[in-house]
Amino acid sequence: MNILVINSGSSSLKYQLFQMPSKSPVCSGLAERIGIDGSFIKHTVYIKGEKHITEQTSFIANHSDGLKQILQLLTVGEFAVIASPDDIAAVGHRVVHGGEHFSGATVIDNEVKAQIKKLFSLAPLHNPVNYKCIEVAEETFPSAKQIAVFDTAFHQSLPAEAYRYAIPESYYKEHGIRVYGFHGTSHKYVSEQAIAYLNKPESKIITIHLGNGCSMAAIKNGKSIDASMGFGPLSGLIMGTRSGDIDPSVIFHLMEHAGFTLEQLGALLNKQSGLLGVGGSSDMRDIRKLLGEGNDSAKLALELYAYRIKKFIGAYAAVLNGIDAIVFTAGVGENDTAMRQAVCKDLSYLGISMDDDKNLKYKGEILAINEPDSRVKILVIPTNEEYEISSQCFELLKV
Ligand SMILES: Nc1ncnc2c1ncn2[C@@H]1O[C@H](COP(=O)(O)OP(=O)(O)O)[C@@H](O)[C@H]1O
Ligand SMILES: CC(=O)OP(=O)(O)O
Ligand SMILES: [Mg+2]
Repeated sequence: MNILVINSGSSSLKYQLFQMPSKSPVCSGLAERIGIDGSFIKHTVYIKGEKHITEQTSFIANHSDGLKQILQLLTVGEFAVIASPDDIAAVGHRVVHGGEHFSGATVIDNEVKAQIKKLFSLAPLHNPVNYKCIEVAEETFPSAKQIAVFDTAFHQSLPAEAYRYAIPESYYKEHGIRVYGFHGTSHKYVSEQAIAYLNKPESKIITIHLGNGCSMAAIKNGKSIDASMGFGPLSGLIMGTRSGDIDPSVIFHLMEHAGFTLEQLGALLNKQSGLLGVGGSSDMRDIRKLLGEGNDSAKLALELYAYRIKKFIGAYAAVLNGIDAIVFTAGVGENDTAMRQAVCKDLSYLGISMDDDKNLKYKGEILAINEPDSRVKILVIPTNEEYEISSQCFELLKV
């Protein structure tokens, strides 16, 4: 049985095809820099333990365009892996916002699609593209089951003290206003890897997912007990184009004194802020390049970004009453050694001390980069949301 997983993030589209029940990947790939200059697709096919990589560079205007190009690569040419659409038993979709409705993998029907649509305004960079990808997959693989795995599901274990906002209860009851938390599939996957690595099921772990969207979670004994993203994937850390935490008074001020409309405010905080707004690009690689050229805005963007992560480490150390490990993951967390160094600098009070040489040695496999006498393990763990989604889909299909 083959399960295709489609993971559409805000700046990228990742996919993997798995053969079940062995869970072995047949191919994987990603389309990056969607909607900005230099977009490309990297397609990797696994044949007898060997990787065959093809790269395709052509502008990808949006996620639906990217998915269509990917489906071409899967079905046509030297490294095609699907002979017929009927070869795909199920398509697993990452869907970012599931509200309080979904706590596990769910077969997509019209009702589920309506729920995903209802949450468009709460996750404007994600749910609309997730929805589009579901439609493209339904057209391409009409006989396959379409299954949604929600970013919010893993955080359904948050206690009320972490998920309720201090506004009247009616807003929670009638409007569902609460903390949902996001990137749950990634936080679940890397925290499970960390627990296995530490061999310590009763553990206190802080997971730091730094992609285009960025979030942190406090994980106690394998369960999420706090999350930095809130009602939508906008709060908490500084991200590629999102501001992260900002005093809501700024919104009132801009509406009242600068004539901002809701739409303009949404665009400002979701699409024009973060690394892009402060440093000039949403992509960390560009920010590093700008820094190398002596650009002061890029330097400030990096300082704000690292400082905010540090603040959440302190908060979660308090919430967990101690830390066994902190985990860096996702595009920036896995690849940007200087960011990991900046975050871990001057955290000796919390028992966090990094080995700067080990920090440079990460090569795509789980690695501890702390000093031997560091009380807290610092781990870099490659996330694999697609693997986690395929496993959840397979479990659902078995019942
Ligand atoms: N080698 C690298 N060095 C620094 N940053 C990197 C590197 N590779 C990828 N990134 C950054 O990772 C981010 C994208 O992360 P990713 O997890 O793929 O995002 P998403 O899934 O949210 O679209 C981008 O900011 C990109 O610049
Ligand atoms: C929830 C979220 O921000 O996702 P991504 O990082 O893929 O944009
Ligand atoms: Mg992502």
